[in-house]
Amino acid sequence: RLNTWESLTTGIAQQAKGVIAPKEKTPFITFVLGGPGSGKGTQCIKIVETFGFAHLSAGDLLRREIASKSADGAMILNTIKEGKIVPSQVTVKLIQKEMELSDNHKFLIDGFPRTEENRVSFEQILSEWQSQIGVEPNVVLFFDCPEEEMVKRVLNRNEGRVDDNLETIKKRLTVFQALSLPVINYYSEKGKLYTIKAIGTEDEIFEQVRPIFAAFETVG
Ligand SMILES: Nc1ncnc2c1ncn2[C@@H]1O[C@H](COP(=O)(O)OP(=O)(O)O)[C@@H](O)[C@H]1O
Ligand SMILES: Nc1ccn([C@@H]2O[C@H](COP(=O)(O)OP(=O)(O)O)[C@@H](O)[C@H]2O)c(=O)n1
Ligand SMILES: [Mg+2]
Repeated sequence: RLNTWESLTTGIAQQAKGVIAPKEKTPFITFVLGGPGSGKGTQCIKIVETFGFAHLSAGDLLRREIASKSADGAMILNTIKEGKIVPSQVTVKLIQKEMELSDNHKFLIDGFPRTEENRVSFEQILSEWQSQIGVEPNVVLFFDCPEEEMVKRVLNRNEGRVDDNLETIKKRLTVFQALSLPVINYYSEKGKLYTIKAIGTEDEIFEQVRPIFAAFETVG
């Protein structure tokens, strides 16, 4: 039977790399959610090392657009400075492109979906591949971290980000409460949510993350 995921992705992969690399495996999609500074990116690196996922950070993809001076760059920069959420069509397009170009079938989508609008937009993309994967992610991780700890971490992050200042952090925390928590609650009701107590050392936190993916490895 026609493999829609395969036919969609190999055409682009061939164009980009000049090789035929058919995707044989069904995609496995993990959303990585949590407030700013909750440790999403840090734990994604460990998940990649241990379980071989492709890491797609929505924030990194948006920052790359700013750096490349693309048409949307100025709008994205202003939105990030304000701690607001970039229109879904922009972010979803960037994520979709990365997925299509990837040789991997296991995806960690970090910092997305941050709003119900983000969630629904991505579901529309997945519904085009529905016979393959359905519209739901396989796993949703939620790094649950107290606000004062998140503020402390972000102020110490030192990556030169335009949004890592106290004024923008306060706005981001408000956006997280108002717009991102409903997405987290949605996946909780769907039985997809794995909540991690995101306090302690990086290694201690990873020991909560590890068994979640280890269980999926043994299932296949
Ligand atoms: N468990 C931890 N304890 C203390 N600091 C941490 C921990 N995990 C990550 N950090 C640091 O906190 C900051 C934010 O982490 P990051 O992974 O960028 O979070 P997020 O992607 O959720 O914003 C970084 O400077 C990171 O090195
Ligand atoms: N799905 C997303 C993800 C990030 N963003 C923007 O990018 C900023 C940084 O996102 P990020 O995921 O890199 O931030 P952290 O949670 O890692 O600190 C957000 O505050 C938003 O302004 C967005 O608009 N939509
Ligand atoms: Mg991050």
